[in-house]
Amino acid sequence: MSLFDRLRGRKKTEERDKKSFFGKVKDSFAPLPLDDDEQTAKKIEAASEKTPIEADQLQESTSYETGLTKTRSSFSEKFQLLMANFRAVDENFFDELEETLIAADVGFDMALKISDELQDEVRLTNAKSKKEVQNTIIEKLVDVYDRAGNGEDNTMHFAQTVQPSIFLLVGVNGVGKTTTIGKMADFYKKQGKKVLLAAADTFRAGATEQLVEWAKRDQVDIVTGKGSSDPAAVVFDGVKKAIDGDYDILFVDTAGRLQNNENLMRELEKMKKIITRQLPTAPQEVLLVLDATTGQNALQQARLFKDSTDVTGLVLTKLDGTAKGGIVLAIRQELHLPVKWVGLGEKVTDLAPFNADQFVYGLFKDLI
Ligand SMILES: Nc1nc2c(ncn2[C@@H]2O[C@H](COP(=O)(O)OP(=O)(O)OP(=O)(O)O)[C@@H](O)[C@H]2O)c(=O)[nH]1
Repeated sequence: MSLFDRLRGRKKTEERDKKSFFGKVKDSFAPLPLDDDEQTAKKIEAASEKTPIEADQLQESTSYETGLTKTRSSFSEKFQLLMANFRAVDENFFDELEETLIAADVGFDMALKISDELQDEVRLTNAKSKKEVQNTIIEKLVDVYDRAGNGEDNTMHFAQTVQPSIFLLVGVNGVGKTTTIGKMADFYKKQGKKVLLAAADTFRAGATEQLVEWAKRDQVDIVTGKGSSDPAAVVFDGVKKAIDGDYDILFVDTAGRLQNNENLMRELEKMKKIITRQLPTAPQEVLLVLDATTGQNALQQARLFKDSTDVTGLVLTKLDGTAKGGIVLAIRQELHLPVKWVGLGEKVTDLAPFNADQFVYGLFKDLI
């Protein structure tokens, strides 16, 4: 069954949920095969109360829905406009389609690739009517999106033995590193993990205080430096405390750095060495944080960071603030770096593990 069919299946389920359960229990995650709909509906109806997992899923689903509002309405608007002008499947139509995709920030190469593949597909399926062509476009986008993430491991990696897992967050100024750590610390604390933060952004005035605030809010411990201390010293103290205090996770907040600032990039390598000296298999994750509202700029940052340090995954923040969520598509396609988390707002709960199905569904929901 194609992803498109699964999405349609989910839409049908969602509509039925609204009618029959009034949101009492909403299985908004696993896309349901159409033939099993009725059987599954009975099972869901039998569950009289939400389990904590269902409640979490519901919350995550809602975050995606609201966080992607701008991107979704922009996508829908552009596609509706494209289809409103639809006369025939000709060269003009494909030119306009490419422009639409580029405007949604899926990237130039990607837009051409989708357009080329689509021309073949439309010929093959002999799609002529407006509806047929629109469905083929959506199906193709979903398909390309699915393929781009093929074999991608977007899970978080933890230490294999009993030792703290160390997650380092890097990225340019203001992308949302500190905020993301605050949200992630809360996420893992709620899972019962013992979490420690290290405020190694000693560069920006106020960065340490900002992280101290998050630590208070999340009720987790924090290691800070004194005055203008060396970030490496904070990292050292953090790792030591994490080992001695049997912490499960240590999050390291680093100063915003430009990928072409050699000193700061060297400093990052120094931090990694300090970690490795105490824990040879750490850090488990070096997460590059990117601001989705910067569009193609974010892609460029990712390219350069990837070349100069071992990035293990991406966090794409501020998806709620952009109409160009297509950037996720471009990043996955071009860099083969897994998007592990997405930031969908400023609240502590506005962070979700990246879920490709949820994301695609969020984009095309109104068009299916
Ligand atoms: N709307 C929205 N705002 C966000 C999100 N993530 C972070 N922000 C905001 O982005 C701004 C910058 O976030 P910080 O966490 O301070 O960024 P940083 O990367 O630590 O900044 P530097 O320490 O200067 O490098 C803050 O106002 C955050 O509230 C998000 O997912 N959505």
